[in-house]
Amino acid sequence: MVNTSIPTVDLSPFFNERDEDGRKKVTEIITHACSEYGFFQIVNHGVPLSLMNKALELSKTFFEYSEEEKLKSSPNDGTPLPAGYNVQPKNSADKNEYLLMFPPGSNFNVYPNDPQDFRKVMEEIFSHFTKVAFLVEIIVNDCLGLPPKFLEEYNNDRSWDFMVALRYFPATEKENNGISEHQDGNCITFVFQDKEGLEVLKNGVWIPVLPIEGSLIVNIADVIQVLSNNKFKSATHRVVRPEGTTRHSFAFFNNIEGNKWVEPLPQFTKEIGEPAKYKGFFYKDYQMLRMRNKTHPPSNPEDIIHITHYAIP
Ligand SMILES: O=C(O)CCC(=O)C(=O)O
Ligand SMILES: [Fe+2]
Repeated sequence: MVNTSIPTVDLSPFFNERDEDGRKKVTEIITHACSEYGFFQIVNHGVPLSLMNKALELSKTFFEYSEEEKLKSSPNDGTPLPAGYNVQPKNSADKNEYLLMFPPGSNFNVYPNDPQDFRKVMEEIFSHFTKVAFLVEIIVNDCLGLPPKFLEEYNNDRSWDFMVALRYFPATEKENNGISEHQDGNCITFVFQDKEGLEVLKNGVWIPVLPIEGSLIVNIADVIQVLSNNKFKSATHRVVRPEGTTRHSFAFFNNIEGNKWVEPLPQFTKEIGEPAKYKGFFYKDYQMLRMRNKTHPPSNPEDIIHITHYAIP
């Protein structure tokens, strides 16, 4: 039988020191999920439900403002990613608008003044996501059998993390693409959505990820796939817009710093007699190429840069 949902794991054993068995079980489920899907959902992760709901509510209020009002929060020039309010370029196949934020305190951030508390709530949820990402990274480190603290020490600079509040326009009769199929370029992504739309590709079948109240969807991304030499998957996913209604979501991207060198680790290559499946690269070069996909969407989909750009045939 085809499994039609992605695994859901309860992280509470990680908040209860005595529950070692529970932690072991979680680690097993996540190892399986990361090798099979690259996706899973987590519950009891420590982000308060009330804060998630508040963030969604404020983002809905903001996106309902006039174009003129929203454009007041347009990004400044010269930022590594466009922090602030953006609409996808007209010729993009992706049909959404979004507000992008770097970590609280970053000089790049551009917040709207209204609605009230917008900045405070976004900074609060950002800080929560940073903590959950730290925990998930420890678990993934363990799942990969890496030396304790390996990923923590490698990914030790939080300045390239970012979060996006998204609004998707209702699907039309002719087309319903919200975000075309892609893999995320960073390390680990979290998503939560107010209604369905996110789909994950597994064995050629698109599996819808249905919203579970309070859960976070976790997505293994390209950096982990490269480090693990494809042991863990950076899953292909997309967003299909529902009809007759807007869809809102948040995506948080735990990301390494741009000067980090990314290549398959010896534990997954030399030490086990496997050839490396990727050449090494500086993360900032990859992020720049991916950014160009967004700002200047190529008319030929084959020209979109993916991690396969660095693959060794
Ligand atoms: O909106 C979503 O559910 C997912 C967004 C996403 O995949 C992305 O921003 O990379
Ligand atoms: Fe994504």
